[in-house]
Amino acid sequence: MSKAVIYYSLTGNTKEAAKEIARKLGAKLFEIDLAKPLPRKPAAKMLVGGMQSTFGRTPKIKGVPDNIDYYDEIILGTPIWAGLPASPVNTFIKKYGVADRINAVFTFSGGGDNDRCIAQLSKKLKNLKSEVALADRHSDKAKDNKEKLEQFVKDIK
Ligand SMILES: Cc1cc2nc3c(=O)[nH]c(=O)nc-3n(C[C@H](O)[C@H](O)[C@H](O)COP(=O)(O)O)c2cc1C
Repeated sequence: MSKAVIYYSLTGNTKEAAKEIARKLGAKLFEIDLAKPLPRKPAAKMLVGGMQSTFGRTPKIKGVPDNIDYYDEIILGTPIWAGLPASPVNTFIKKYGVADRINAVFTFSGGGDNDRCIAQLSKKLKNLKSEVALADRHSDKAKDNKEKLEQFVKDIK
């Protein structure tokens, strides 16, 4: 079985966890990104990113490895945008034929609820077996991240 941890991260939370998960699993690590970055101004960034997620947009992305078909177990990481997966992750799921090979998901929120995001992903990913909801480093809830992440890694090992 070849495992890959694939993630999108705008401000580094998902990236940090992805690195740790990949290291603990001995999995390959890949970062996907928007081909066209979000606007720089914070308000515009929130608005554009939030709208893209709300409407299930699939903006062009880069960073997906050419040999993506080689990986039969994909662990996917996403920030929560407007209660849902970040838009680059929509693109990855819809356009790269990977949906049935994603068996674990980790999400990061600013402290809000991850349930709606996980519920939406569960509908799209029929082999999803493990998921964990983590909180931004600036949130009070971040204190539980370490323990949750360790349990998540144990579940998928
Ligand atoms: C466009 C946008 C929308 C967001 N929407 C939410 C939200 O609905 N609920 C929430 O708790 N946090 C929300 N956040 C905060 C991020 O989910 C949170 O900061 C997360 O840790 C970011 O992960 P990252 O550092 O890997 O990018 C939003 C952030 C952005 C940029």
